[in-house]
Amino acid sequence: MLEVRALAKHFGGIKAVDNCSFTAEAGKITALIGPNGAGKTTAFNCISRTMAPTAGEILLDGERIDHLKPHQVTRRGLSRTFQITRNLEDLTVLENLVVQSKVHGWRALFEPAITKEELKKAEEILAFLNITRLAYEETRNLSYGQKKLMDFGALLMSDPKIILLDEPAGGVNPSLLAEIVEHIRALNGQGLTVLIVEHNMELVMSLSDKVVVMAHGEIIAEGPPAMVQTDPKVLEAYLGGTNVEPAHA
Ligand SMILES: Nc1ncnc2c1ncn2[C@@H]1O[C@H](COP(=O)(O)OP(=O)(O)OP(=O)(O)O)[C@@H](O)[C@H]1O
Repeated sequence: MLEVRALAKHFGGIKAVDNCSFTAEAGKITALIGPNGAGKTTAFNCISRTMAPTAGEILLDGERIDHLKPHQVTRRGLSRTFQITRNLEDLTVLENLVVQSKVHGWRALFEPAITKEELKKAEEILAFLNITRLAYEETRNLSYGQKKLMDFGALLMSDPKIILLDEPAGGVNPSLLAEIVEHIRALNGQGLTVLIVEHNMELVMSLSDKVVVMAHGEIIAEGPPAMVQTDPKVLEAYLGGTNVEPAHA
């Protein structure tokens, strides 16, 4: 489904991502993990084309997407969240879902604010996420966790085949985290492919079919959670790192 081949992203002399190759198989949950600064977010940015890679190829269902614009990547079925929620504070939750899902560009200006189809879809998604009660709430009044759920909803508006989740557990309380995990499992159960960047090892190990480990911009291990967890290279990368707990789930 998603294939990353020899991906590189350099910032001057910094090789944030270098010669990275890995796959995320259709219908599976793949986790991309690694110590702080390993290059995970940069890889995500390149895959979703919010950043242009320095080198490498990214294929979605066998077709290259690395030359496309972000909204074109979304149209092909790849949708992502960001580590920091990015939404419009003055709009309601429902409006945010629709606005964030709109294809960016001048044509959007001439479209009606919210079409019937968009409204129906947004309402269905809010119901799925159990936040129908927040539909007409202004985003500024939401808690951080509620905003995360809203972002998750916005992600689903484009009918993605694969979703990239950047630290869904970050800053979220345990009960909301359990809810988010349930949503991820439910969507995956419906056939959605998931690629997730996450520091919460317990979550990674319990949720993923496969774990890809990055360190210093390179892939150092790839395999089932149980195998990766005991890989000496992985343990060394974490223990040698600064801020991340070793993989001890
Ligand atoms: N725009 C940029 N300009 C220069 N260097 C950057 C830029 N973005 C990232 N880097 C560097 O690239 C490296 C990888 O960063 P990245 O944020 O991708 O790591 P990460 O694995 O996502 O880290 P974290 O887990 O802390 O979010 C780091 O050394 C970082 O400082």
